[in-house]
Amino acid sequence: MAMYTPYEIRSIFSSFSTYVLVPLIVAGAALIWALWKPRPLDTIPTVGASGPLSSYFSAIRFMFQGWDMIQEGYLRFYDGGIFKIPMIDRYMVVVVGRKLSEELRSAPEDVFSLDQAMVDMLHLDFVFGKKVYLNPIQTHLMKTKMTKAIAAFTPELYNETVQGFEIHMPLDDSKEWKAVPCLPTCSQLSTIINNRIVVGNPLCRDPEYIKLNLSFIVDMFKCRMLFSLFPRFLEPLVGQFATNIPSQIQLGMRLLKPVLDERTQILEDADGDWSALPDDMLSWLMESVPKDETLDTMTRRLLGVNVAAIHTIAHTFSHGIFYLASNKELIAPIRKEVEDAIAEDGWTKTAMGKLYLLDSFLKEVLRFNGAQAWSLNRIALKDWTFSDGTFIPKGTSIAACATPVHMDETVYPDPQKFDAYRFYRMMEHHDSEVGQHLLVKTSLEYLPFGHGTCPGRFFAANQMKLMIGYLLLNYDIELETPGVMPKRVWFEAAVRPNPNANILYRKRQT
Ligand code: HEM
Repeated sequence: MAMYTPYEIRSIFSSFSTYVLVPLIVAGAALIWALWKPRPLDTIPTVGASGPLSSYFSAIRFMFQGWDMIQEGYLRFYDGGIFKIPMIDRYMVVVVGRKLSEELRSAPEDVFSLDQAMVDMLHLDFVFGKKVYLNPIQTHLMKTKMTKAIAAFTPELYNETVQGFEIHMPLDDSKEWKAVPCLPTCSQLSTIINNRIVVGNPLCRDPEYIKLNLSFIVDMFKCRMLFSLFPRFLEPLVGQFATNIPSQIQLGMRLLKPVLDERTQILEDADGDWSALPDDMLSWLMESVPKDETLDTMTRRLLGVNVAAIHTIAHTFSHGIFYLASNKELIAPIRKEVEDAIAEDGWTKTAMGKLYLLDSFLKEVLRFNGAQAWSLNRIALKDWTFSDGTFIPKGTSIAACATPVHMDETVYPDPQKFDAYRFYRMMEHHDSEVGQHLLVKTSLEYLPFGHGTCPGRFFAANQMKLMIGYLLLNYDIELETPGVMPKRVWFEAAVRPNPNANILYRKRQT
């Protein structure tokens, strides 16, 4: 072992202290300052801890007890107020009370932006790229062409519903129950039917295309979790090499190319007459996108439409099946309502518009199980001060309580009771105001679709009625364990039906 004289030791230490210790002390001080320095959100009370390290423990708690934490904040600020919840990559500021929620909702898009909130939360800059998210033509087309096309499309959507059920829940004459995994089956059905209006037949039935659309949102979610561990500037690198997004886009391009080529040829043969093309989202996009649009960006737009549409519908449908199987007394009256309506109008939008009990049932399903316990997710593009004096700095993520409002007894009497007739009774008693109580009607007391913001809710309502109507007219359903409704699953603020639960079915017996 080398021996040093006291002089040598001193000299090593002194050079160490000069060149290493001083920068270490400075770095340590900078770290402490960075972690403990006052931040603009400090004045907003926290549910959970807000310390530089303890907030991460609360963020982990939020992953598994998100609902409890949001409900805790709602009760603490019941008379109106604002709290924050730590998440792994940010604080979410949450608004409670009608007055403040209305201020959030009605603030202009250049103050609280929904689009930017989605870009920021879902990393759409990486997933969809600037060209797509800065010019979301597909969202505009949903608001305009898609909603208008529902009536013309409903018979086609019905055909696709029949096809989908035949593949995923095939019937025979046996009285024996057969089991299918409920949520995965609903997801398959939702993807097939929704894509009838997005890319048309045959791509909407292509198993590879269906699988891509179903796994894409899972990859987006993994991407979000992964990105939360890295600084923003590393996202393109991490995303390129550590996520499935690039390979999924490649797959989407491969599947879409033959369809696009075929349509381009049809258009050429028809001398540029757009009416020669099938009437669906793909054709509307071809007509509307800028000239320099590529197969890559087109693929991303279509995946984007599916991300918004198929899981929200599949989840609601799956929750709905569990409620029907748990409340069998609802089946006969809903069946009768559907039978009466289609006897008059066939499987049309007009008939779906007459299904008031089914509408009320679906509305109640979403009162309990809106996709998230909060709604009106926004990001502040400017500093803003609420009327109660709470200052929100630019860049803050913010939302309003939703499920706690849906479960508030001053808003909905007996809120814990699943009452399929809740909204139906309101329609009956206020005949002239039926429209006010329909599923698609949003308000600060009913926020599963935001407040007027979801452009797909009209399509979703129509499609879910087709799916449940067809199911009830042709099938009997049963819970796997009679009387035991499968437990739904919370993650952060999001709720979804139990992904592992089966549903039993057989050909309708009565
Ligand atoms: C049960 C079904 C559905 C539910 C529960 C649902 C829920 C929501 C919610 C909560 C928002 C955010 C609103 C806000 O924060 O203000 C939203 C936005 C959106 N939804 Fe839906 N949605 C459903 C179906 C659909 C469908 C079928 C489509 C498309 C066909 C769609 C397209 C969109 C789009 C594009 C946005 C963003 C709007 C924008 O950027 O302006 N949704 N939806």
